Amino acid sequence: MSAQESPSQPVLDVQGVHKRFGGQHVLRGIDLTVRQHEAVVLIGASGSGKSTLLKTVNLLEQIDDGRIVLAGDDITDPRADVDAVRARIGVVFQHYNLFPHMTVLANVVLAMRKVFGAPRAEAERRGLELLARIGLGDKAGEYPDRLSGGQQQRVAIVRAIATNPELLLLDEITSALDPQLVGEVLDLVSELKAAGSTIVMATHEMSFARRVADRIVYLKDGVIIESGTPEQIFDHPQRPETREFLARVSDPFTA
Ligand SMILES: Nc1ncnc2c1ncn2[C@@H]1O[C@H](COP(=O)(O)OP(=O)(O)OP(=O)(O)O)[C@@H](O)[C@H]1O
Repeated sequence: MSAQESPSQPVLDVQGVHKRFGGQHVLRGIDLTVRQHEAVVLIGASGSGKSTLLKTVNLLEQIDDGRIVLAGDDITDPRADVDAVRARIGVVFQHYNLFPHMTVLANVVLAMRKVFGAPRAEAERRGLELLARIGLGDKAGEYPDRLSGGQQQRVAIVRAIATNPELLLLDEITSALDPQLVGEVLDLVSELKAAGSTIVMATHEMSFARRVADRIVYLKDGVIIESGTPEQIFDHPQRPETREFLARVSDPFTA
C-alpha cells in the first residue's frame, strides 16, 4: 500500500511550528505530516531551516510555538520524557558521530543495550546481522578510524535503525563525504526506504531526492513554499521561488 493510501495515523505531525534564535525567525509556521513508510525529503538553500526542523523533531531544539506529534503523542508537551521520545527516533547527522574508542559493533549495539536493556548476546547478534547486511560484517571488531567515511556513515545508519525506530531523521548525511563515497550511503537509504522505513531527510543531493522521496518539501527562509511528488516539484514546480531555487541548483551535486 502506498503512503497516500494508508489509512494509518501519521507517524509525524508538525503543526504550526515556530522557532527563533534570538531575533532570527528561523521556522515560521511549519506544518508537515509524514505517514508510515513515507520518505519526505527537505530541500532548500543553506540556512532555510532544514536542520533546525529536524532538530525540533528530535527535541534537540525547543520550539517557540506550535506542536509536534509523534504517532499520536505530543512530544513538545513540557511533560514529555525527552529520552523516551529520542528512543523512538533514529537520527543520523552529517558527521558520523561514532564513538572513536568503541569498536564498530559496540557502537551499533550501544543503544540496544543502554536504552532498551537488550541482553548483550541478543544485541550483538542483531548488530552483526545488520553489519553483515551492509557488507561490513568483517569490520565489527575494528575501530571507526579504520573505516572509510562512507563505511562509517553506513555504520551510523545501521546504529540508528538497530532499535527499530518509528521514524528516521537523516540530516545531510552525505555532505561530509568524498564524492566517490556518496553512492554507497545513498544506496543504503534507498534500501531502508524500500524495506518500509519512515524517513525525513534533509539533503542537497537533488538527484537522490528525486530517486528516494515520496514527497519533496521545499523550504525557504523557514517557510514551506511548496511540496509535492518529485515529479511535481522537479518537473512542474508551481511557485516562482521553487523554480528559481531549482534553476540555481540544476547541477545535482553542487546544490
Ligand atoms: N543554535 C543556533 N543558534 C543560532 N542560530 C542558529 C542555530 N542553529 C541554526 N541557526 C540559524 O538558523 C538558520 C537556519 O539554519 P539551519 O541549519 O536549520 O539551515 P539549513 O537549511 O539546515 O542549512 P544547511 O543546508 O546549510 O544545513 C541559519 O540562519 C542558522 O544560522
